[in-house]
Amino acid sequence: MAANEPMIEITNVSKRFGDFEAIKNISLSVPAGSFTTLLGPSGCGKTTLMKLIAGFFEPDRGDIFIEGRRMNGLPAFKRNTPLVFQDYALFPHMTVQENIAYGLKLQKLPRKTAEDKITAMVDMFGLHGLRDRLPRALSGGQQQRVAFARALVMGSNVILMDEPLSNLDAKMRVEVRDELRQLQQRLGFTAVFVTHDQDEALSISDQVAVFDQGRIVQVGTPREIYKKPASRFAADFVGAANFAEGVVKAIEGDDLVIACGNGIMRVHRDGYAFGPGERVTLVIRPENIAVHESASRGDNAWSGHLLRSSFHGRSVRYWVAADGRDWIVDDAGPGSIAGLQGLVHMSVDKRAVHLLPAAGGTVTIESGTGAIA
Ligand SMILES: Nc1ncnc2c1ncn2[C@@H]1O[C@H](COP(=O)(O)OP(=O)(O)OP(=O)(O)O)[C@@H](O)[C@H]1O
Repeated sequence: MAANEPMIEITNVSKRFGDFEAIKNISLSVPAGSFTTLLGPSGCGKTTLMKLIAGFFEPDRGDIFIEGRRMNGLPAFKRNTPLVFQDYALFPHMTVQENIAYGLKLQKLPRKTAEDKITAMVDMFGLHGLRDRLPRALSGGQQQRVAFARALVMGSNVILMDEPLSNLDAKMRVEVRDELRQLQQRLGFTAVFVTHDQDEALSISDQVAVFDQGRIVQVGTPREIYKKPASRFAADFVGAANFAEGVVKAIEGDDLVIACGNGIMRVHRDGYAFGPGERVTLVIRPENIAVHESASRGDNAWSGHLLRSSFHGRSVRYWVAADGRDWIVDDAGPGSIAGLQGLVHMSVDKRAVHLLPAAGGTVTIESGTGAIA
């Protein structure tokens, strides 16, 4: 396989269950050695796409290529694409050692080679002392490690993972996800990962595909997805966002001058193709709005009434009523405005405002022009 060839290429794939179209003409390229995440709400088709890649389902239309080979019609056990599930799916009557060894039996390796591979997995996942235990005598985190070991021992170039961390508690979930990412980068396998947790998707991935109702609505790096969401759905699903309607009044140098509420917003053009007279939706992440006790002058500044606040340890979230809407503001400052109340003032940098067409469509940003810091 050529170095820049994708490990997995999905082209125009559709899948129906009776009258219901679960996957609607999806195309996705998964680069070799990447960590690609399918992100979307429950029921949007993430698991179905994973099962199509793994060979548990056949597409009604379209093709799936792995390492350049067309997979259509090839049964799951011939694809070498192990799938790690949320519920681990360990064999309950087999020990840790037997669970890890299971897939190797099919490879009919010399005994010593197989044992060395199992020991390498036991070392890698810290499963010493647990080799002879049955799954029911393991914690959730330990069972998940065995499930990863069982998938990785096969030496596959591709590992598929369907919400593998969902049954772990919050702290363990973050620990295992960081370990998993390090492992993937060290071993260099291609990972396809499913989650509905945006924080998990952003932190672990090279590439995120955002799903909505059987369609992929955006594919990009975590930064692109977060900073330049292609639609209101993507903006909303990938994190908290403020939306405001505006009309482009003029283009001045590198800025779009936008009438918004009672004020003017200057937004860096950044490759947006909007022109005067067009209606736009401004998308502003809560952490990009600064709050002040005294009013700032000029554009990109507005004032409102503080409704309430909540303390989150690393930041304080404020809800502020201004221009007929409630704004969400996350302030991670050193706490100098902990006693903020009454009239408050907000401002935003012109590069921290993202624009979408007001009609609810999607935006295409010319590549190479958007400064995504
Ligand atoms: N075998 C099946 N028969 C009929 N409908 C199915 C089948 N598998 C999935 N579906 C339907 O297809 C849609 C997509 O399901 P899928 O499991 O792929 O979603 P998902 O995004 O993985 O959701 P979740 O995050 O809840 O697991 C759902 O509406 C589901 O009910």
